[in-house]
Amino acid sequence: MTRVIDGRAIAGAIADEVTTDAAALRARGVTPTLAVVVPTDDAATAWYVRSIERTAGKVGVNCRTVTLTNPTAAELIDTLDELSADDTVHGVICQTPLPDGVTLADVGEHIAIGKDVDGANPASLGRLAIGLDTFAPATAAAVAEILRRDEVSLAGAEVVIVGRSTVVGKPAALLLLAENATVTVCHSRTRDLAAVCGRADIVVAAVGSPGLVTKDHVKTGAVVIDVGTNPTEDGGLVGDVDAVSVNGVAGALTPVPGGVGPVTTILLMRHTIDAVTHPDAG
Ligand SMILES: NC(=O)C1=CN([C@@H]2O[C@H](COP(=O)(O)OP(=O)(O)OC[C@H]3O[C@@H](n4cnc5c(N)ncnc54)[C@H](OP(=O)(O)O)[C@@H]3O)[C@@H](O)[C@H]2O)C=CC1
Ligand SMILES: Nc1nc(=O)c2c([nH]1)NC[C@@H]1CN(c3ccc(C(=O)N[C@@H](CCC(=O)O)C(=O)O)cc3)C=[N+]21
Repeated sequence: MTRVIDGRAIAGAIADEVTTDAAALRARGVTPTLAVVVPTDDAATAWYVRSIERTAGKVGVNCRTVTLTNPTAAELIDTLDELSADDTVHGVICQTPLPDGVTLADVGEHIAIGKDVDGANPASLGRLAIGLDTFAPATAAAVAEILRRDEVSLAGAEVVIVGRSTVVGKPAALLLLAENATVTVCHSRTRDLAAVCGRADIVVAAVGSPGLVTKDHVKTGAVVIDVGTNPTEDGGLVGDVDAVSVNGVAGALTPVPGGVGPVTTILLMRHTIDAVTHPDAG
């Protein structure tokens, strides 16, 4: 039987730590504050923002949601510049998708490195690549944190990441490389994905394709981390891993929902607290 890695339980343990740290800051007169900039009325974004607000409320982080209606690139950038300069704001995240014609790199440059709790500034990714103290995108950080808390050994392990996006695949590769894993990154042009994944001790699926990873991609006993969050027609959510297919083959699997997602959201809070105590991470 494949062991299910309980992301909600891991998120709960992190939440306890964050709650303690947030209370200590409040006792010192500091209200840890995360600003969430919402530049579109995308439904999935709205759900994620509500989830951030709810999690922030539980752990004692103040959440300031800034909703912009059809902003131009210049307006969005002005907002990020203001929040970056605002001493009462410790973390800033700009939600994607962005308005047409605006890229994450364009706006990310305007989030101060020390407040860049979702690693959107291109310089944050560069710092990650060369091993400087910086915030990784919360989802990539969640992948590494789940493996760490589940005590999966990384040194020398073969890790195959499917997906090379700036938000998940690439930063996850950098984080796991820093933990001394041997990392392979696959993408849509990879020849024989099943053979490459089949070598891995750890498979990370971050594609956006429901059920792409099956038992044909998984070595017996491998740990499988499913980052995918694909909406289904009936309003549910499925991952990139076919959980039925890999059951009994994978040694352990993160479920969707209840795996990487909840850990992502609480790590935004962890990063916000860390941004207070290490304001000069940049
Ligand atoms: N739980 C969470 O917190 C989060 C979950 N997600 C979810 O993770 C998934 C990935 O998101 P994201 O990284 O933003 O997605 P992107 O669409 O930006 O990237 C997808 C990657 O998958 C690769 N890919 C596509 N098809 C295949 C294929 N058939 N075989 C191998 N590789 C393929 C693409 O390759 P190429 O580069 O060649 O196009 C690309 O590198 C989505 O389901 C998303 O919803 C995302 C962010 C946060
Ligand atoms: N720059 C950027 N950073 C992101 O972190 C980012 C993004 N862009 N774009 C959108 C995706 C999506 N995302 C999710 C986070 C948590 C859950 C989550 O907690 N999901 C619950 C399920 C909820 C349900 O059942 O509907 C779970 O997996 O258990 C889902 C999705 C972050 N994203």
